[in-house]
Amino acid sequence: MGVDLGTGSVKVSVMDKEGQIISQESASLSLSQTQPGYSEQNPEDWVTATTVAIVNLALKDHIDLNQVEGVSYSGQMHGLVLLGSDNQILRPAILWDDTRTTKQCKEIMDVCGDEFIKITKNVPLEGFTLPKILWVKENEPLIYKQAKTFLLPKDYLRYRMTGDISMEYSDAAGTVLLDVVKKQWSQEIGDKLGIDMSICPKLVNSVDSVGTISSEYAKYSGMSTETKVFAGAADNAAGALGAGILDENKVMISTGTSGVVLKYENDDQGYQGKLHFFNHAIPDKYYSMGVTLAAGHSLNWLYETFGDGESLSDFANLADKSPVGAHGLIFTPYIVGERTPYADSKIRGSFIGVSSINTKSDFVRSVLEGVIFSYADILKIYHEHGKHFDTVYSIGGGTKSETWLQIQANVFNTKVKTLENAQEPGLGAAMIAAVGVKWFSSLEQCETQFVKKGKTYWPEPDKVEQYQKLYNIYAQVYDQTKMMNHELIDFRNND
Ligand SMILES: Nc1ncnc2c1ncn2[C@@H]1O[C@H](COP(=O)(O)OP(=O)(O)O)[C@@H](O)[C@H]1O
Ligand SMILES: O=C(CO)[C@@H](O)[C@H](O)COP(=O)(O)O
Repeated sequence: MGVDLGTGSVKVSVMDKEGQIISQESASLSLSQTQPGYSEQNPEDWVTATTVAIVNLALKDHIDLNQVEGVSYSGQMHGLVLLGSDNQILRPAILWDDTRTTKQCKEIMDVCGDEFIKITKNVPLEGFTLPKILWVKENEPLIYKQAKTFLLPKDYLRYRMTGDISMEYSDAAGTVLLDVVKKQWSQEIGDKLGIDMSICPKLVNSVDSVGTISSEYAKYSGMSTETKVFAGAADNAAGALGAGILDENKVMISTGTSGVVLKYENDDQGYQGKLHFFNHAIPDKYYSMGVTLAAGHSLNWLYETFGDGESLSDFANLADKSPVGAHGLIFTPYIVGERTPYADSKIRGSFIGVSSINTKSDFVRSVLEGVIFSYADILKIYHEHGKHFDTVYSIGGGTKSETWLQIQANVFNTKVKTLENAQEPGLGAAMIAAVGVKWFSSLEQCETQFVKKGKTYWPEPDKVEQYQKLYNIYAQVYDQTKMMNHELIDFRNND
């Protein structure tokens, strides 16, 4: 069983030894965004939603939960879950897309300097966990004082299913409190920032066994106490496993709530903070990535704001009624701030070129195109570092739109492949469980059995040329709108 704890939903997949999906169920999650820049979820909602999906596997799909040999996890990264002395939740989880910590990020660099990048292989960004810990320390000192430990989202969920408190490396790296190469918590950073390092949980590998389903959770969910539980991975590391990104020539693009451009890395060189650089689920391997904060979230926002009762699929398909360039409309997807390549929590999105000829279809198309242009910005960083690849593997909920996939091929001028299973992070999680229960001797061996390639989208030369022109215009929008957006902050905060 693979449990993928996303931001918008939890998806649970059950696989057999041949890598066939026997059944999948999901349950939705909602976000609490009470102020601009804030994004929180109640950790217990993750447990409830996961349990609803698992119970539906049994009741609706007639899965015999006693036959589940092993379970593992994929989880939205970076979210801070603070637990008190009885492992009770002290406050709502502060999520990866919460950008309230700009001040703390600056403090970290002021205090730690370049040594921070050497140790963590990253620069501190608002979404990462360490700045969130410092925010709580500064703004909610009474809560910070009560904190006995902190966890990341899927580690909290796993704790509630097993009783085990631990964190695995691919997610721990995203706290930016980990010495990525030494694979240990950085006492040096903790000391410099005045963090009591006893709040850091024990570290484990993705495929390590952390116990079995607890009797309490077995009673609650119908699962068996015989089912073995394995640590799991960050959703992007798990997605990379599920998409077969196990060598340096492949790039993965995930369009979920966020958008991620990810590359497998053999060595620990990193990108000096220009891209994120984390431990992979495969021991002693790494992956780099850049993040568009609002990818699927941009489409969802447009749909929720301007949709007219049609389904999300029908709404996305309106893009087909608009030509390349959406009748001169360009969208930048910075609607909750941005991470890569512009680490800027104050920037916001734009529609450039709005005209009285524009229709709803143009707006939908420009949102789809703008998200892909933001991925092209990240791919540019790889090209600047001399990294080459000939195929992009596309995953996540956004792959439900064929138009969105074809736009990727045309903007990147590279072939784009999908995979047969549309839920790669969940597949990656199931692969970890399959290796954990010893169906396979390694994740690489499991990949040959579990990962099944889907359709290929080829670049269309006439459209490639048009998109290059449009991208050159898109690439100017950030610099030209930055000051205006920063000046609009006070109005944004008005009720
Ligand atoms: N038919 C569709 N066409 C295009 N995008 C879609 C469609 N259905 C869902 N999506 C996008 O997929 C995203 C969810 O993808 P998913 O990988 O499940 O994300 P998460 O892991 O963040 O919950 C949504 O934000 C939505 O915009
Ligand atoms: O912050 C990041 C990665 O650094 C996000 O990619 C989260 O991991 C959440 O992802 P989705 O819910 O979009 O899958």
